[in-house]
Amino acid sequence: SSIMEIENLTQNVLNAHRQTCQFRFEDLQLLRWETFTRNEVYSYQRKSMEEMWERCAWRITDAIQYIVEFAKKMDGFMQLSQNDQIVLLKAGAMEVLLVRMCRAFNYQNNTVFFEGKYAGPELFKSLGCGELINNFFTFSQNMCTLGLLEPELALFAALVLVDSSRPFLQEKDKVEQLQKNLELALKNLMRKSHREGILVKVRKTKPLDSKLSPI
Ligand SMILES: COc1ccc2c(c1)CCN(C(=O)Cc1cc(=O)[nH]o1)[C@H]2C(=O)Nc1ccc(C(C)(C)C)c(F)c1
Repeated sequence: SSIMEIENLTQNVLNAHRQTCQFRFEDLQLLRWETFTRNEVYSYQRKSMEEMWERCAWRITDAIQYIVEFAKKMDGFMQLSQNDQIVLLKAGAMEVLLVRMCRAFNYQNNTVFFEGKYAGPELFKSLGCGELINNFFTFSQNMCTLGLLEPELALFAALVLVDSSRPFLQEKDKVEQLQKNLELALKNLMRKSHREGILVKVRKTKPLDSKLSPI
């Protein structure tokens, strides 16, 4: 593909991300030191497992809808067969959400934005899945150490979704072509910002192996 095509694809993915990222990065940053008080944490910890799961599942379901909208706005995604669009979203939407959530994560005090303030892992105790929660916080920490800028995160999220190695794809070669163009777009972006050095780290951190994503 020509450099023009790659530049256009880059702009398209950045716009798709901006229009569907649910929270502006600046707004999340303004709140990053607004943590829940001890009493607020206790009241969350006293909630029943059902109520806590209900609230988290609803939030996650809502957030995944924004990721579906992100995919639909991405050039090339809607040109894939409907089967393959569904295969990629089913396999990748939760991984894209986890990648995106690092924007709402404060690695300095290990808290994540939840219902208006920033919460540590202890707030989610009543869910009864400490291992999963700890893995979520560890993954968010690791994502933050990559130090990806908003545009790089947008292209990285697009690459998490457009993964030609997903099982059950019908038109693998079409997905591969889009994936290669997105890879060129990310490399091109990093080269222009003289940050191609971190691509080595980015390549190694495959977002999550399947046992972690709850869906
Ligand atoms: C894409 O990145 C994010 C980041 C955070 C949130 C969302 C999306 C979805 C809305 N949301 C809310 O809290 C909704 C709200 C905002 C507000 O002012 N009042 O309510 C957050 C969210 O859901 N955070 C959360 C953090 C941990 C978990 C785990 C249980 C996985 C740890 C989780 F399920 C959700």
